[in-house]
Amino acid sequence: MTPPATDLSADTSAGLAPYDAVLLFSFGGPNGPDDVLPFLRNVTVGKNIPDERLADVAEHYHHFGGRSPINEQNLALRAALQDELRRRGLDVPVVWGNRNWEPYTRDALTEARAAGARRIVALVTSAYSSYSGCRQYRENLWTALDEVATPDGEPLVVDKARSYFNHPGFVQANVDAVVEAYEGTPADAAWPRLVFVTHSIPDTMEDASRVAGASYREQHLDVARTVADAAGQRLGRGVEWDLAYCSRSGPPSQPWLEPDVNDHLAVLAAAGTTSVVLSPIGFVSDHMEVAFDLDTEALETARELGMTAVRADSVGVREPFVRGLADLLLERAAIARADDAGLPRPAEATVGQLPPFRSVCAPGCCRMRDGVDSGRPAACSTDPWT
Ligand SMILES: CC1=C(CCC(=O)O)c2cc3nc(cc4[nH]c(cc5[nH]c(cc1n2)c(C)c5CCC(=O)O)c(CCC(=O)O)c4C)C(CCC(=O)O)=C3C
Ligand SMILES: [Fe+2]
Repeated sequence: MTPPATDLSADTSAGLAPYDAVLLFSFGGPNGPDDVLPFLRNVTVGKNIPDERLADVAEHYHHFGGRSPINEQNLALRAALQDELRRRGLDVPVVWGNRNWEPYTRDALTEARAAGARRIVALVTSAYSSYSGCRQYRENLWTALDEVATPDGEPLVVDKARSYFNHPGFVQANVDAVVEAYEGTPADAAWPRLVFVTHSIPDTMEDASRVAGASYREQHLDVARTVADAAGQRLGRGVEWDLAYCSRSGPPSQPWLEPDVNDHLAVLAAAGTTSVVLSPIGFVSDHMEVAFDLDTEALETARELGMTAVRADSVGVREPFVRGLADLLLERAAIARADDAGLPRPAEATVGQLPPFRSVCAPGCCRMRDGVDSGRPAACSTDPWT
């Protein structure tokens, strides 16, 4: 007699089936000075971003030779993930594609298709959900799927792994990075305050992100609490923490999540704080937002305020993160098998107080604004049109 197949994740022999490729799905960034303007045009098409802000951001890129570090970071992540999967005997190609720059999503899907893939699992390089980290990727995927030639008439199917902000691997890698930053703080500095930093989003996008129990901001607060508690335990001394934001764009009249990290450092300094650790929990690698907004701007602000400031690493290719992504992909495959067979889904690994984010998006998931339908269909959803 066969036992009821409730724990499909225990069936390791099934591996990543039904998936035969992994799409590492990212933002993209310029590779040289000539790429900067066309890249920014891609990012901001249809967006209400003032010209002045765009000129500023172009300068940030030119400050680094017109080249974003994000592409080599994604190549490193792709290699690390491919290695981790092979170590587990999972021999599927990991292809890399971006929303806003080469290689584009359609290039990656075409590559996977040429390698024989029919059903692909997408891993977005955004850990938290909101329009920017969930739906906008799914809209891009819908368009890209339309552009991939399917000569044999067999459609290519792409599923998405859930937003992994509260997956144990992502959280563990952040705890390790924070502990190392505390240990790297000069011995004569005061015990640092921990300032978590993420990308600001418009308040309207924040409101519309509250689709599966917790908003973008609340997801960060949950992760921040878990990371600060675990780091405090490892360090043998409690840490006080806050959540601040960077990289605001949009017109000044439009409210975005606050406080800005620079303003927040000034408030902390005025209240007597002399030492901080900055932890970029909102970002998975040290790309331009981190290299400029934190390492250039916020660290300079701290210096001007007379504070000691150490920036913790983002998760990058840290081992617990890469291992966690492989676990997440196996879990997603087990979910797909359960869904296909009409069986109960396996348990999903989380830490903190929030449930796992959804693996298949529901209608209305992560819109840009509540109640406003973009009119653009999005892949990986029970209803692509809403
Ligand atoms: C939540 C979030 C993340 C974090 C999650 C994640 O990591 O994905 C993120 C990441 C990134 N944002 C990036 C770059 C940019 N984001 C912009 C604009 C915007 N981002 C937004 C949100 C987010 N963005 C929003 C609401 C806008 C306004 C316009 C819009 O609604 O889309 C602009 C336009 C100019 C400006 O206004 O700054 C640029 C150039 C890069 C690449 C960096 C590199 O090149 O290394 C990365 C990884
Ligand atoms: Fe979503």
